[in-house]
Amino acid sequence: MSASDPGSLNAKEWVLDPETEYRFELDPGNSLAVKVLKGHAEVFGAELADGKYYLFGHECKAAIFTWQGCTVEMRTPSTEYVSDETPMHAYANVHLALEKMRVRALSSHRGSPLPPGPDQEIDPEPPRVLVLGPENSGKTTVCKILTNYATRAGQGWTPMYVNTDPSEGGWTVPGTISAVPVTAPLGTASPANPLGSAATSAPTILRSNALLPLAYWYGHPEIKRNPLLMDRLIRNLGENVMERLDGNPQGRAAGIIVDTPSTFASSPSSTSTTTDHRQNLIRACVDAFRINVILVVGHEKLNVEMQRMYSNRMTVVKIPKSGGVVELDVQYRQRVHAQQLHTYFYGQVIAPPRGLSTTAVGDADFDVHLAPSSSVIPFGELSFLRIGEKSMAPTSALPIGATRTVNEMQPIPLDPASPGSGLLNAIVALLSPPVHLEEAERYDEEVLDLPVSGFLAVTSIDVPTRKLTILSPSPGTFAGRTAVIGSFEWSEP
Ligand SMILES: Nc1ncnc2c1ncn2[C@@H]1O[C@H](COP(=O)(O)OP(=O)(O)OP(=O)(O)O)[C@@H](O)[C@H]1O
Repeated sequence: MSASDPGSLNAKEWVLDPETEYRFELDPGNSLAVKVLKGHAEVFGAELADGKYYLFGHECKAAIFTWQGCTVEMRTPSTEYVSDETPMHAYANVHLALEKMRVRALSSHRGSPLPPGPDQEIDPEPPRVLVLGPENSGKTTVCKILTNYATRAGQGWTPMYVNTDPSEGGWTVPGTISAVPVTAPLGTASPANPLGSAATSAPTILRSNALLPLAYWYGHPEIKRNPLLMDRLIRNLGENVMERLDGNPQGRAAGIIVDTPSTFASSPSSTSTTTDHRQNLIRACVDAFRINVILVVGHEKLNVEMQRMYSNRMTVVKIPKSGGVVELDVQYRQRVHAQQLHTYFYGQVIAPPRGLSTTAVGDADFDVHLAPSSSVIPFGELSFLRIGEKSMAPTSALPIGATRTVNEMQPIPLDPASPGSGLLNAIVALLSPPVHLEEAERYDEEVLDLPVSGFLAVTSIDVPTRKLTILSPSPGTFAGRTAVIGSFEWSEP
């Protein structure tokens, strides 16, 4: 590896040896532009095209890896270093094993002879992978690399990426769990879009890889707040995903990759209650997505636990953690949540670093301005609900003999006129309308099973005139719709 200054303002050339990666962290307000001058390079499995500038911003932390060696041009990096110790070989081996499963599953579906391999007599199954690991172990990065390698395999795979980490945001806003069939490699330009860009209200011509996620609203960043609700939402998401894949053999063969929250891994302070919740939620994922491969990222104790629980019916493999994964603190995660919410309504701009013009970068993905709509609606046009009590200790934490007056899954109507409604400046999820209209078919907890069609912010409440101001991605009517509050707040930038 070597670095030299080619003379132009702020630009540096790096020559990366094969199987090394250039790691960087951006400070607030900084951006980085990268261009591959020679050879091939990738960011978490997504290949960088030759001669094109890629921008990174909003405190992004990532790595540019090369298998064969390359020369890259950088502009204004913050923290930067090159490492020749990466777990990419191990990850590539996992990818190859998953690829074999895909090919065998598709061959079997088409009735073609199976490629050679053990277990010829077993009905081949596509890979349905659960990725587990503690906080900052690089789970999301592993999921992205495996998904990106699948989309680049040249077989037309569209693996289903499932995000069950509500603190992550994925393609929507934090507080959701979601799934999307991925058609092209997922980018890593900003932590506000950790899984690349989703479709927006901008004209589609502006977005090259706009994904339309299926999302359910949990409403909080932490799982411990309402594990029962989380369990139900995971099962709903799984049912919906499996239904979609059933009618699509090619999509089904591409398999599923499930990213999980770090609370699914044990922590030294785990009590038996949290262990129960954690194991129940892992079981919910295993059942819901018919998991047949568990990958444990760099955590021996969890690996042993998973081997004990699941190795009799599926493959459980421990994979190494990358030394490049950055420890993200609470303040950083809160800044990312605010940035994700802001990006959802207003889009996102990453300004090129000094010395580089916007036209030189020329990629609309880095320059998305959205115009949300602010509408004043009467109380009652939109029904608001909270799921469970405002602050909810787990049932197991209640004094012996005590019972709840409100259970964790109970939808509670909120009155915007009541000062304790919590609606002012709240982010709420607008639920999709129920599909069946027969009154007899309706049930109390129906709202828990409805996916989300968008998100709104309640920006003001005028009790005397009984009117609310609502910020929404596009204009429209909310009459007869239901919105569910969580614990995320909106603040105007
Ligand atoms: N090799 C690397 N070099 C530089 N940064 C990296 C590398 N791998 C991961 N990162 C960064 O480290 C941060 C944490 O990684 P990631 O989100 O994958 O971990 P996680 O285990 O999913 O996190 P969480 O604790 O939120 O579940 C991210 O900002 C990611 O982009």
